[in-house]
Parts: sequence; C-alpha cells; structure tokens
Amino acid sequence: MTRFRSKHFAVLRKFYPLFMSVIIGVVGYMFAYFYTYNQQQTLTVNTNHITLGKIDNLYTSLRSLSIAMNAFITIDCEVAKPGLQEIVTRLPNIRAITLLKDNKPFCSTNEHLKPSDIPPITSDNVAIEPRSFNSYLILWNNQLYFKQIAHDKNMNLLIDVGHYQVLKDILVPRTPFQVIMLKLKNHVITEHGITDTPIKLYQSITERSFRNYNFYVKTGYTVRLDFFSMVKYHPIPLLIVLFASIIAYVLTHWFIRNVANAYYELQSAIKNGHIKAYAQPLIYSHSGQLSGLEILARWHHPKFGLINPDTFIQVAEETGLIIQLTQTLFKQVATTLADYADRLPDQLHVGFNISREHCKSLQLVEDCKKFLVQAKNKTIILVIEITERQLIEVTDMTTKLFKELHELNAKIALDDFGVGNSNLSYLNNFAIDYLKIDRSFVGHIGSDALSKNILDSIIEITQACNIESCAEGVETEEQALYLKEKGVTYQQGYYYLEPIAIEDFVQHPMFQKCLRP
Ligand SMILES: Nc1nc2c(ncn2[C@@H]2O[C@@H]3COP(=O)(O)O[C@H]4[C@@H](O)[C@H](n5cnc6c(=O)[nH]c(N)nc65)O[C@@H]4COP(=O)(O)O[C@H]3[C@H]2O)c(=O)[nH]1
Repeated sequence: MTRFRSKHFAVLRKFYPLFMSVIIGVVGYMFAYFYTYNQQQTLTVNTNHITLGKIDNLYTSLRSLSIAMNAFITIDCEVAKPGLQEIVTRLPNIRAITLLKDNKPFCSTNEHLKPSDIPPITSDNVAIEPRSFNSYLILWNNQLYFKQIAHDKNMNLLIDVGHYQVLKDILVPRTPFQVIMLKLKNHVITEHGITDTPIKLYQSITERSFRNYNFYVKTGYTVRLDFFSMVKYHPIPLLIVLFASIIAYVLTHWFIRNVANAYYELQSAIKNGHIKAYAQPLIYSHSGQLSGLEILARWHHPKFGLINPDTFIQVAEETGLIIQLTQTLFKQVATTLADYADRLPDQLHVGFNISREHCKSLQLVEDCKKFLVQAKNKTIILVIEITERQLIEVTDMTTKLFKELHELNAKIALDDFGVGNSNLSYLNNFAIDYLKIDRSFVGHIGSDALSKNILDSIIEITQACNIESCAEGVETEEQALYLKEKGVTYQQGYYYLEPIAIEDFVQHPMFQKCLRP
C-alpha cells in the first residue's frame, strides 16, 4: 500500500482528488472516444458493404430480367405485349418494359410512351457501365432505367425501373451525419439525388462493386469525431465519464480525508504522549520466575479512552508512523527502567514488536543503542519481535541489520509462529533466537486434538533447531503445566498477568520481587 508522509499530506489532500478525477476523466474520455470511433467505423464498414451488395443485386437482377426478356425482342408486339405486361404487374419496382428498334419504341407496356421519353446514353446521364458494355443502368430525368443492348444492335430492350427512389432508398444512411455515396465516373448520387458538389467525409471507406461493375460506394461521416462533436452528438458516454470522474473525486477525497485524519490524529497522539507503553511479563516455564517483559502499545485517547493496538498499528504501518510510535515506546520503557538500572536482574528480556517498515534501514540499530544508553543498564537483552504475518525479505540490508542487532546482544523472536507464511529457512536466514507460539494453539490445549498436535510439532521444531520458545496466551494452570512439561522455554498470558502500563508494571510485586536489593 502507498506510504504517506506528513509533508506530502497537505499537498495530497488538496490535489490528489482533483488529479484522480482528471486521470479518470482523461482515460475515460479516451476510452469513450475510441469506443465511439470504433462503433462508427464498424457501422461504416457494414453499411458500405450492405449498400454495395444491394446495388450489385439491383443491377444483377435487372440484367437477369433483361436477358430473359431478350426472347421478346424478335417476336411481334401483339404476341410479346401480354407477356411483358404480366411481368410488369408481377414485379413491383418495374414500371414499364419497352422494346426498341433503332432506339425508337415499337412495343411498350406504357401506352403513353413517346420517342422523346427514351433516355439517351451519354457520359452525362450517369450510367452504370459494366465490363460487357451491353447493359446500362441509366439515371435520367429523375427516373431509373435499365437498357439492354441486344445482339442485334438495332433491337434493344428498355426497362423502366421507375422513379429512382429505388436507388435513393438504398442510399439512406443508418445514423445521423452518415452519408452513403454512389460514385459513377465523375458523378455522385446520395439519398438526395445527384450532386456534383464535393462532400468531405471523415472515417470514410470506399469500395468497388463486388461484381466488378463500374461503380463505387463510399460511406463516411460529415462531422469529424472530436471532443465537441462527442459533446454534441454522443453525450451519453461522456456523461458516464463525467460521472465516473466525479465519483473518483469524491472517493479519493473521502479516502484521503480519512487516511489523513487518521494520520494526523495518530501523529498528534504520538507527539502528545497518548501512546503508552504497556508491559506483560514473560515467565521461565521451568522456574516460574520473571524472565522479562513484552511491550505492547496502547492509545489513551482523550475522547475514546483506551484503544487496543489492533485498531491503530495498521494505520501506523500504512502511514509510516510506526517508527515514531516504536521510538516513543523505547523512550518510555528506557526512562522507566532507568530508575531501577542498578537493581535490574541480569539479562532481563525486554521485547518490542517491530514492524517491517522499521527493518528497511539501520535506524533500528540506532534506536536500540539509544535505548540501552537511556536505560542505563547494559545487561538488558533487547528482544526484537518480528511478526510472521509480515515477512521481511532477505536482502543485504536486512542481513546486515540483524547481524548488527545480534552484535548488540539483542535477540530476534519470530512472533505469531504457526499462523503466518514463514518457512524453516526463515529461521536460519535471520538467526531467529526464539519462536513465539501463537495463542490460538495454546488456547486449544486440552480440547482440540489437531491444534494440540500442531502445538506439539512447533515445540519439537524449536527443540530440533535448538532455539528457544515462548507460548503466548497462557490462561490456565493446565496450559501452563502442559507447556512446562513439553519444555517450552517461556510463557506469557493472563494466567500470569495481563498487560499493564509500564509505570504500574515496575511497581508490581512480580517485578519488584526480581529486583536486586
Ligand atoms: N486472549 C488473550 N490474549 C492475550 C493473553 N496474553 C496476552 N494477550 C494479548 O496477546 C497479544 C500479544 O501480542 P502480539 O502477539 O505481539 O500481538 C500484538 C502485536 O502484533 C501488535 N502490537 C502491539 N503493540 C505493538 C507495537 O508497539 N508495535 C507493533 N509493531 N505491533 C504492536 O498488536 C498485537 C495485539 O496486541 P494486544 O492487543 O496488546 O494483544 C497482546 C496481548 O494483550 C491471554 O492470555 N489471552
């Protein structure tokens, strides 16, 4: 987790929520932009394909029809006409079929057809001109015609497809600002008809007829996709992004405020001496004598009273305040013990819980040296309790740290053993002096066979590795006797004494009894 430092907090508090919301906003906008862009692109490709297919089909079906109609060209109009009429009535898009001779109508289903109604084939009247050059799709006077030149060049077929709405319908775009263009030579047809004004299209795609007819279909957008067009035409993704950005601001603000508050509160608690050192005795199993004490932090909160470490140690670790917190405990314990410096028993164990953060530099060695000077007693054995829950990496730095701690005659204890992630190599790497057996195993003595077996195994490991052991959470005489019998070196728990303030601890008969006269 991110470590927060005091000098960063003021700046962080102000700018971090804004920064987060801008980041979410920018990333969200990019995401919304590319999403919309992709959507448009996919739609363009699909639309272009479908349109191309429809025009191809239109042309091909007219061509097939005209081929079928070729049979009528050479027969008499009276014979041909009923057949042509039946076809016109059956096919909804065909308005009339006309047979031409020398480009003049000689037989038509349209009774009112005049020679001037026959569309000329010029480069201007927009014809779809296939490779075979013998059939044309003609746009003329707002009408769509199909003309088939028969083998006999004088006898031709003209199919009047009707108003070229048929074509226009095919060119109707799927979304606003989309334009579908049919490009024939220099001419362009859109849903609005023939246009010679160039239309600039964005995200466009142009494809030639699948059947290799001489036309192109181009689809694209008249509006470029940018921030403003997104705001105007695609507001929903942007509204979602705006919403996410506001949520990011609010959550970050809330998070920073809470962490910062916790940080400031804990920092001022340390400064104002509200973090107190409590002590709990460690007892030699074999003699029942006091071997030392473990120091545990308590917060004497002016409003909430006594707060147990479970609530604030994590905050202290996450904010980096744990080092200051431990230093204040070192100082309180050293100055209290200094009053008894000359009377302390030899090799009194004084254990402190040390977090991983504190082991990242040699600061801990300096703190221990300072403690021994302030306590004015060089025989005290400092016990550095590192927890198995927060494994410390083996690096050159940590190896040096633990070596220097051992040179100070300190002992390294591995706390909460049995519930964390360590393995036996860990014991070796840091030259662990004793294991503190988690109270969850001790609590099951006499009841849960499995936990008891684990407990027995842990004790056997300590004996096999020739390291000392300390059982935590001893609450009953039965547990105390069992652990003694099993050869556990030290015991700690409410059975002997619960943690009490260090000033009270030094007054306690258990401590007083072990002082030298
Ligand atoms: N049920 C039961 N509990 C017993 C008994 N005897 C002792 N305890 C409790 O067991 C915990 C033993 O401490 P720990 O394993 O080091 O576990 C400690 C330690 O990991 C951490 N902690 C406490 N003070 C500090 C500190 O100054 N620095 C750091 N880094 N961690 C600390 O907080 C944990 C909890 O501390 P506490 O709440 O003081 O809880 C203490 C103690 O009050 C018993 O017979 N029965």
